[in-house]
Parts: sequence; C-alpha cells; structure tokens
Amino acid sequence: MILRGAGRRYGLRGPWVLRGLDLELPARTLVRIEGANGAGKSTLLRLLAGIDAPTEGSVTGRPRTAYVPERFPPALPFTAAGYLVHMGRVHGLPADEAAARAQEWLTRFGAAEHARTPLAELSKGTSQKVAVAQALLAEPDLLVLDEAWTGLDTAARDELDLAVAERVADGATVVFVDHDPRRLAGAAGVSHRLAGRTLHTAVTPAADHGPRVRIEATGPPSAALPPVLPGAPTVERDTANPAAAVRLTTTAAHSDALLGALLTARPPWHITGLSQLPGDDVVPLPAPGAGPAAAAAPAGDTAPRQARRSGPPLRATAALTRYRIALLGRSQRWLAPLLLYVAVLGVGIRAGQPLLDSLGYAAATVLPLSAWLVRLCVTQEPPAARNVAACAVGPARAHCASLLAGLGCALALGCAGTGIVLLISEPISTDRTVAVPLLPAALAGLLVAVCCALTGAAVGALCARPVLHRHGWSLAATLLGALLVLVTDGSPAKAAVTGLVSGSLTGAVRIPFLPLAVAVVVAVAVAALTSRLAALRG
Ligand SMILES: Nc1ncnc2c1ncn2[C@@H]1O[C@H](COP(=O)(O)OP(=O)(O)OP(=O)(O)O)[C@@H](O)[C@H]1O
Repeated sequence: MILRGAGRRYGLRGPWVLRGLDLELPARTLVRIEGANGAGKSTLLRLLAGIDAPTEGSVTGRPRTAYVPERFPPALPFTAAGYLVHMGRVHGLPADEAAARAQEWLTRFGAAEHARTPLAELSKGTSQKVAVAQALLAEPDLLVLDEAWTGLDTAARDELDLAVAERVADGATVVFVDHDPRRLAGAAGVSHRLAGRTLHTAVTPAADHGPRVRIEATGPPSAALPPVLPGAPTVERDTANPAAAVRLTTTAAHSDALLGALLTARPPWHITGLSQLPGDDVVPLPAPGAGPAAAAAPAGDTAPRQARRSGPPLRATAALTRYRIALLGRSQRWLAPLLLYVAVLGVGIRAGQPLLDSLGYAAATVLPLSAWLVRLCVTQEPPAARNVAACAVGPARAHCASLLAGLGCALALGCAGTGIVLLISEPISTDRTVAVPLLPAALAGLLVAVCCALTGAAVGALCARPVLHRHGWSLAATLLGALLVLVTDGSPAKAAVTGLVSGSLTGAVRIPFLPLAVAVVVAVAVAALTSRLAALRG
C-alpha cells in the first residue's frame, strides 16, 4: 500500500492535521507510528484503514484491512459472540467459520466465558478484547491497531503481541500506535514519528544489508521462544533434537534487544553462542509459518489457514445490511416509527372503504416511515463501531448497507400494510358504482408503496450524516422533507399516490411505471451521492 502526498484536514477550512505524507507499507512488516498527543496518529491510522479519505494526495493498493479503534463502544445490543459472528460475516466468512473463529479468539484472549454476555455488560478490558478479536478473526493483510493494548490485562497483552507476530509472519502488514515505548520494542521493522504534520522515518527495515549477528540459545525443556522477538530474527532449530540450541539471526542493530528479550523471558533463555556474520550475508525475512511466532506457537496454530477469503463485495454488503437490520431490531428504535405507521393506518383506513383510496393513503404513509427508518439506520451506530465496519467493506459500501437496511424494513412494512388494506377494503370505486379489478389494484398499490419507500429513503439519506451531522437539524429536516415531498408537484411519490386516488373516482387502475422509474433513479442517485460523501467525509 502506498500513500503519495497524502494530507488530511477536517472540514473545508480546518487546519491541516497531516500534509505531504509519502509512505510505503510493504508486506510482512510491523510498522510503529509515534508522535505526541494530537500529532495526528489516529488520523493517519484512519487514512490507512480506509475509513477516511485523504483531503489531498492518494492512497493506493489497500489490501484486505481490519481496524481496532482507540475506544470501542460497548453500547451495541449484541452478545460478544453475536457481534463477532456478524463482523466475521462482514469480512466474508461463512457463518459457521465466523462462529468458530469468534470462539477461538475469545478463548485466546481469556474471554470465552463472556461469549454470551451482552456487550453492554462487559468490563472495559473485556470489551477491548472483543474489539481486538473482531479484527484478528478476519486474518487481514493489513491490520491497523490504534492503542489496541489499552485496558487489556497482561496475559491478553502478551496474546496480542503474539497475534501481531503471527500476522507479520503470515505476510501481513501491521501498523500500530501505542504510547508505551516498550510495546513491541525493537520488533518493529519500521518506525515513523509524526511531527509537524508529516512523517519522519526513525528506523529502517531489519532486512537491510549490514552486519548480522547469530545468537545460539537454549531454553528450559519444551519452553517456547518469547512471542515477539526484536529484529524479526530467522529461527533455526533442530527438530530431531529439541534440547539442541536454537539459532537466531538478526541485524547487529537489533542484536542487543534480541539478547535482552531472550535473557528476560520467563523462563529465561541461556545464551550459548554469539557470532557475527559478514554484511553481505543477507538473512531473508521469515517465511509464513517459520518466523518467531511460529517457533513459539503450537504446531497446530501455525498451519496456514485454508479458508482465507476476501469476500465478494456483494456478500459483504449483504452481511453488513443484515447486521444493521439486527442492530435496528435489537435497539428497539424501530418502535416509534412502527407505532406511528400503525396509528396513522388505524386512523385513516376502515374495513369496507374503497380499495384504491385506501391503497393510496397506506402508500403515502410509507414515505415518512421510510425516511425515518433510513435515518435511524444511518445514525444508529456509535462512531467507533461504524469505523470498524467501514474499514471492512469501505465507507461507501458501509453507508449503502445502512440505506438498504432502512429501505428494506420500510418495504417490508409497506408490503404488510398494503396486504392488510387489500384484505379489508372493498374493490369498488369511490362512488361505489364501478368494480375495481383486484389483481391490477394490488399490483398498483404495491408499486406505489415501493415508489413512496424509495422516495422516503432518498429524503432520509439526504437528512442524515454525512450530509447533515447535527442531530436536531437532521430530525426536523427528515420530517419536513417527507411532508414536502408528499405534497410537491413533480415528486414521484405524489404522482403515484395521486394516480391511485384519482383512479378511484372512476374505478380505473393506473400502474405507476413512470413515477416508479423516477423514484428508482432519484434513490440510486442520492445513494451514490451520499455514499461518495461518506467516503470523503468519513
Ligand atoms: N473528527 C475531527 N474533527 C475535527 N478535528 C479533529 C477530528 N479528529 C481529530 N481532530 C484533530 O486532529 C488533530 C489530530 O488528532 P488525532 O486524534 O489524530 O491525534 P493523535 O496523535 O491520535 O492524538 P492522541 O495521542 O491524543 O490520541 C487534533 O488536533 C484533533 O483535534
């Protein structure tokens, strides 16, 4: 992945937080980003994770990415395992594999007993374990960790160190920020310091030419090497003789740190030999499954995964849409729009009323319902959880999934409303002189409801983030917008509803092909516009 001249500022005239960044992130590399508070580290990580777009410059070649935010919100209405399965599916895993990996990572972080605990009831540290697990279960090619160790207990911190080493040994790039300078000290292949809005490279990759040092060490019987070894050394061991010394080779620059890590390991390793190799003896970086983590981990843990998936975009978007619908369902925020919809239908529709009149009325109520549900789906997720999802599928697709979730719920309710109207209304004209054909009326009623749902979805999308950020304004604009669109000439919803209601006077059924086509075009255009904005503004 490459950043060229990348810059980022918040708002059109905000001060530049980052400017003129050139950065290459090679595979199989651990990258540390350092900097003072407010230097722009989290901003840079969000650019790398693809959650925010650079205001200027370019980011190219982003691989499959997962992200652990600085602060993970527990306010999601799922159990730990339930949330992880949803995220696994968003990352393209089948449900059973997502469930297996969720369990595996919760177990590794010592949180298996909390698998069925609601996120809202988890302690801060356990919540952070879930945040880390959602990123690791995806086995991403780029792992972005924003102070991911914060709040973890010692065992979980060591486990995360090990997981990071495994990802790097598996060929991935891991970029991390941590205020503890001892975090993965010496293990980072490259270290960058953010200061004065730009990056300063502090350490060059360990694979550079230069003098090499070979360390021979023996450990207690069956002891594993420390999970993270400074300098990413190559590890050679005699598998036929486990008691024989392990040979570790790294650059001279990292040899002191490596010696220190071995001597201070628990239990400590005994150094039996030390030799310097010629500078041109370039030691290759460890192959997947043969690096320090592989040497330290049990054999079964190091086998390359069979099912590594990038997940086709459509499947990921569908999984994210399902997650957003589940989120809406469990949050109970659907209750207010549903009650209003039912109340308005209950007030306006009676058994035995002329069918087309009632169908028009029922379809019209779908418009504000759809606008409200779409707005809810776009705004319901806490920002950190939204960023995690946006990293997995891209912010534009993540936004589309919200729109689809809201529209899907509105369509389902609209169809149910239309069905009830069909069951209780009389298929007759308003003056009760002409019979109305049932099937064409049902088709027309359904299509008008779809037309209203699409128009409402467009209103909802235009009245929420990323177009309108302020909650108060957004709610008022949604209600006003829905009302205006219902009464304004030229609106596809008004044309469709009017066609149905005026047809009721003569008993003629008009199928609203043109309004429906216009509504589809408007909804797609608004979805494309707001998704593009979501990608630009985050
Ligand atoms: N959403 C936002 N809107 C406006 N300004 C922002 C936003 N996010 C960050 N900033 C500003 O960007 C600058 C860099 O913030 P950032 O969070 O990237 O720093 P950081 O290096 O991660 O800080 P810390 O070490 O405290 O976490 C700060 O001045 C901050 O106020």
